[in-house]
Amino acid sequence: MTARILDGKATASAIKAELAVRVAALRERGVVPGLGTVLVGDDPGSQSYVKMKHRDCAEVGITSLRVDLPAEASDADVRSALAELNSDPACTGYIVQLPLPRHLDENAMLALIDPDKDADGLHPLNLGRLVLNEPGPLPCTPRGIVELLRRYDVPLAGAEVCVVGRGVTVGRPLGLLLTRRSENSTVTLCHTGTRDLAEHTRRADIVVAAAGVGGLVTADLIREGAVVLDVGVSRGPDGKLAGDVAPSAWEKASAIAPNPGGVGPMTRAMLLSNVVDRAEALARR
Ligand SMILES: Nc1nc2c(c(=O)[nH]1)N[C@@H](CN(C=O)c1ccc(C(=O)N[C@@H](CCC(=O)O)C(=O)O)cc1)CN2
Repeated sequence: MTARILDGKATASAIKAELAVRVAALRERGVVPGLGTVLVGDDPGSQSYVKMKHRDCAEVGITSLRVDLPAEASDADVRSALAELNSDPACTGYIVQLPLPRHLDENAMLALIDPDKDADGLHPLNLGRLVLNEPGPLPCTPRGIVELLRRYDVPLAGAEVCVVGRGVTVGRPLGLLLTRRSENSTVTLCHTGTRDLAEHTRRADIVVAAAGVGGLVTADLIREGAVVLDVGVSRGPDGKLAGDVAPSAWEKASAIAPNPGGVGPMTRAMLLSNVVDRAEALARR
């Protein structure tokens, strides 16, 4: 079977064009959306993601503010950067790029973001809103996955979805998002402690591989005709980046979101969407 490609890069480009129109309308009304990023340390992946996020902002007309701190930045240094962005009117939304260096408490830092400026939907109040099914910014990767599937008309209602990975940015919130009445999927959330992974993935219409374990999802884990999204990234012993889906799985899938070129660009497009949604809410006040 030749898998259809769920092209996240092209889809993100289309979304950015839609957002550019909305940003222009906001600017005409005197509201300038501004995205802030806080990057601590010199992890090459994080540096590259942050750079791409600012490039995206420029493409759609969102102002960007960049705060880069050294790897040895103290808890107080990060707190003070967050306090500045919380009070800066030019910043309508911001993110703390994850992961943070190990000496910093990620959850404590996310809780310091003004929930109204939480462009990643990772503040505990906004994650609580997701649990309670109340409106609020949604975590970017889960929102991007649902948007990509919708734009390719992949049916979600009644679908069996197996999510592999229980992280806070992808797996956990994705399960919540897909089980809302508006999506109506049935979700199985698997992780490194799952006894028989294949037993779960083989039942699924859609498999989301987000464990960060290179090549974890092989052909024997996939039901013929399933839709497969490769989300996880890890670095192999050879230093090369690898996705979670082994090349063999492509032969079984009816559609696949590749990595790179699938969910990653959608994550960035949904970050911009969260910023624009918030700026529009500000303009309505
Ligand atoms: N604060 C956050 N930190 C992290 C998040 C997040 O949503 N918020 N998610 C990931 C990383 N991530 C966003 O920051 C991210 C991952 C991948 C991409 C992307 O565009 N990938 C491209 C390849 C890019 C390349 O050439 O290297 C692709 O898949 O095609 C963007 C953002 C962890 N941290």
